[in-house]
Amino acid sequence: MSAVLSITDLSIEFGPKGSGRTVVDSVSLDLTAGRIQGLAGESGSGKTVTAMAVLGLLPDSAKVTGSIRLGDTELLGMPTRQLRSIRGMRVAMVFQDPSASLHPQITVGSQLTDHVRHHLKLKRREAKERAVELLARVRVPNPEEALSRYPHQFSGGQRQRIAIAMALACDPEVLLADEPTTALDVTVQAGILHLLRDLVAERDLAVLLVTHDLGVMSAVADDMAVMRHGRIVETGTREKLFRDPEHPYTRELLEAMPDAQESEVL
Ligand SMILES: Nc1ncnc2c1ncn2[C@@H]1O[C@H](COP(=O)(O)OP(=O)(O)OP(=O)(O)O)[C@@H](O)[C@H]1O
Repeated sequence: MSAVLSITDLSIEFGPKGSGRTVVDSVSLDLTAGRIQGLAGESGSGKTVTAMAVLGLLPDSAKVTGSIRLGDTELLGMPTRQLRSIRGMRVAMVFQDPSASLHPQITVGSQLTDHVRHHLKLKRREAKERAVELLARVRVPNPEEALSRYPHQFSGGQRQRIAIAMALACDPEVLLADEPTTALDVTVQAGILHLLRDLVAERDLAVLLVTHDLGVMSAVADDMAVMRHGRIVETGTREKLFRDPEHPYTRELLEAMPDAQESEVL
């Protein structure tokens, strides 16, 4: 299977040239359509900055080298204007805190319809239909009525569903999900992960799922990469890594899991 997104030899350094701190060191990862690539590792290991690099969202103080290819297009070094046309359209992102993608003072309906009107050049009525369809798809109850509500009028889990609807609004090929369920309690978390799995299958999405939580990883990832101090120390299918981890750090992480075993796919 060919990769939709290929990260090759990605390195990221912060601080003055020559005396900066390397936070990502020669990372390579391929994302494939219809599969969830997990990226696990302790806090500060470089997971988030890796995902941010894909969308060119790192501050100017970051020195980024290597290659990030979306199909035939090289994203690293691409001018911001051009990158903007890829963000949200071909590569979308959901964050731990859905507020990062939702404006608190604009109704959910306006945010969704503005987004699709702007990117897909839809007429007002078509945009509204699409917004209702998207909210229904992510299982927000009463989607029509939900359009006139503000983000704070929804629960945390519902807000994350709305953020996912925004991310998927333009049918991206790649979804970057950074700790999308970390702020939610366990039952709500399960619902979101279930939804993510369904959407990946249905839309042939290629997903990068960043999480420090191996429980989340074991529930939905097809493939896993384990990151430590900016480097990937082990990669493999979920089954392989959970059943037969090779790197001592992967074993350490697995042993630290509450029930230290692979959970069933939700
Ligand atoms: N803007 C920045 N300037 C300087 N250093 C940064 C910046 N952003 C991130 N870092 C550093 O890069 C390293 C990797 O951070 P990153 O957020 O990717 O870790 P992470 O694995 O996602 O951890 P967490 O799960 O806690 O988010 C950390 O040491 C962090 O302090």
